[in-house]
Amino acid sequence: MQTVRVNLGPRSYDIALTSTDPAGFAAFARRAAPKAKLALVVTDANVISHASTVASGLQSVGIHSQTAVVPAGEASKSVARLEALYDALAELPADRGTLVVAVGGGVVGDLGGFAAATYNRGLPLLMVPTTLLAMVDSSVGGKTGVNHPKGKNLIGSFHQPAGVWIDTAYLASLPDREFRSGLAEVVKYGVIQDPEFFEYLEANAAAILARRPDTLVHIVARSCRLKADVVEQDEREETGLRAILNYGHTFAHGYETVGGYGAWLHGEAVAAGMVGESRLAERLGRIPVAVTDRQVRLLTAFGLPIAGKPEWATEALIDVMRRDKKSQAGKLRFVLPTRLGHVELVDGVSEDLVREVLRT
Ligand SMILES: O=C(O)C(=O)C[C@@H](O)[C@H](O)[C@H](O)COP(=O)(O)O
Repeated sequence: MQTVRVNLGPRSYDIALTSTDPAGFAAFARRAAPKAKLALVVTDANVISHASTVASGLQSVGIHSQTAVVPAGEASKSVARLEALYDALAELPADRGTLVVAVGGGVVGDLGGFAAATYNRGLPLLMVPTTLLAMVDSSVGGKTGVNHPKGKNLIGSFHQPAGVWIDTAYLASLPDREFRSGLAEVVKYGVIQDPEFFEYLEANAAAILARRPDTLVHIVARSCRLKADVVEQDEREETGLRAILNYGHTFAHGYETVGGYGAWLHGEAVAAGMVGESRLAERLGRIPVAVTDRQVRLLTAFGLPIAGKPEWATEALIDVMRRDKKSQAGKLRFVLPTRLGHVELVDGVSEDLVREVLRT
């Protein structure tokens, strides 16, 4: 087992990473939440069997649990599903020590995490990600929330988990499309922080797609470390540093909102978003075309889209972008590469330039 520590003072926690020790979960949960007696396990219909293994592990260390199941898919990241979780917590009944355990992908983690952040003004949260995207991104760093019809993640809060338990063996049975979607966020870390990691992904694309266990452990561990490094320095996205994790996401949130939640998986939207934002950087003279080309090649090798769908109206996409959480007074801000492995937050990018990129 490997551990990635996220150092956040009193909110510090461990990300435990294993591919061979599923039984280690129970002791990890007990260490992460020493006083918990009761838990609500939140999961989706696709991973109920993983959730029941988790519930047995909790029981073995004296934590009795109930399970709330939401339909799989982005549409579950809604206020209506959140209310149902509040009902389940009230039914338990939950007190301040009750643990919320999110077993699933990004949707379950964000939704369950936001219920944990807000019920009783905050419950301890354990993340058990079962998708690549949740392992490398959404379960780490404390962003929780639900969508609004006008924009992705518009309702949310920061709530750090007490621990993250990653068993990469789950990835063996992950549907292909979900697996590829997670790779978009992995590629993102290479572009924004670590050119050597980007080269590793280029050189090992076939082994990654074949889901070779050692490569999976490496890419998950490296991604978690890179994300933790950013979160440790700017936990609540206040200094602008954490915003670098949003590379590709301004376009992506447009695609997801205009396309309808669920038309594309989040990572698919991020892949096309990274290419769009890289093209913006090119047009602003910040990077040579070769930087975009390498991303296009790698994302294509991973079977990911590199542009939005033509039927998604440019003006509707821009309207969503204006509501992006990075925008200030309606002015668009983007995270743009300056070279492979480095990005910057850029203010006041003209809407006409964005229109030009969206139309190419
Ligand atoms: O953790 C972060 O910070 C990120 O921005 C990571 C993103 O990959 C993730 O999709 C995040 O949930 C997006 O946050 P948002 O603030 O743009 O809604």
